[in-house]
Amino acid sequence: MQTHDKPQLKAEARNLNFYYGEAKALKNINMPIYDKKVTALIGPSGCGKSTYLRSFNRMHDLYPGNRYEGEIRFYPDNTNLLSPEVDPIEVRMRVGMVFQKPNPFPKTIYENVAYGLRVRGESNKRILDEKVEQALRGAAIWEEVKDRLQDLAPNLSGGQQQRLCIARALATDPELLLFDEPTSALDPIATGAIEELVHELKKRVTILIVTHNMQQAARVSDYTAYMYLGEMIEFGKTDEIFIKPNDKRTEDYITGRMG
Ligand SMILES: Nc1ncnc2c1ncn2[C@@H]1O[C@H](COP(=O)(O)OP(=O)(O)OP(=O)(O)O)[C@@H](O)[C@H]1O
Repeated sequence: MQTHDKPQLKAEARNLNFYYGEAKALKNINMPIYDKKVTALIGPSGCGKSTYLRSFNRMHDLYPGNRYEGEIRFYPDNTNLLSPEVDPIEVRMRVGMVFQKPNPFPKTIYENVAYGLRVRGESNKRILDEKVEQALRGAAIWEEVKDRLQDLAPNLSGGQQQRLCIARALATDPELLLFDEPTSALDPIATGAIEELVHELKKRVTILIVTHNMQQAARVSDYTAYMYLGEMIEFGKTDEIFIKPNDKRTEDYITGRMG
């Protein structure tokens, strides 16, 4: 029996609604996230891409007045990430986030990467050293920083800082990585390095990435979801969405007639 082509579910939004106070920003979203695949979220400004992305690591819990309805199921344990019984800190260990602008802490390179491990209670220096190296290697920045781990992270270049932030997210062995326009502040060379890294990372982690760049979505993703006004309009394999979208709104957006 051939099963290797059939993608496994890593997560799944079920009837997901989200409110900023009275304002409804996500409207009944249902969508699969496949394991060890890259899924791109595209759509015009303000359609809810970041709001959706941030639901996966419970970022919205940090602000009062925000409210979720529905579920985000996480597999294989079938946990509802949005359940009040689920600790958001634990969720953020399993679901890492990389932001638009590199945001290293004003600490050393080493301490940036060790941060999540320390939060988790790890204090054994040998284990920390090993995990920090592993994460920096995983983010393709080890060779550049191995001799300056005690330097301050904000002194790195923008592209290096972004790879350091990826290393920081990788250190706790997340199962899902969220990228919110990770290359929009970077030059084409640093952008290429991050795209290559995304390609490498999907061998071991599932990736959800917001991008405004259609070429980037086409280059890096296996699946693409098109959002509009808080709704999930279309989801499918990236080549199918780009070559033959089912919905006229998706077509208008990717051909540049809208947005
Ligand atoms: N903190 C907030 N409080 C209230 N409304 C918000 C907040 N953040 C976003 N919104 C609103 O929610 C909607 C979705 O915004 P969101 O940032 O998710 O869109 P987006 O698709 O990521 O946009 P962009 O591509 O411009 O980043 C918008 O109408 C926005 O104004």
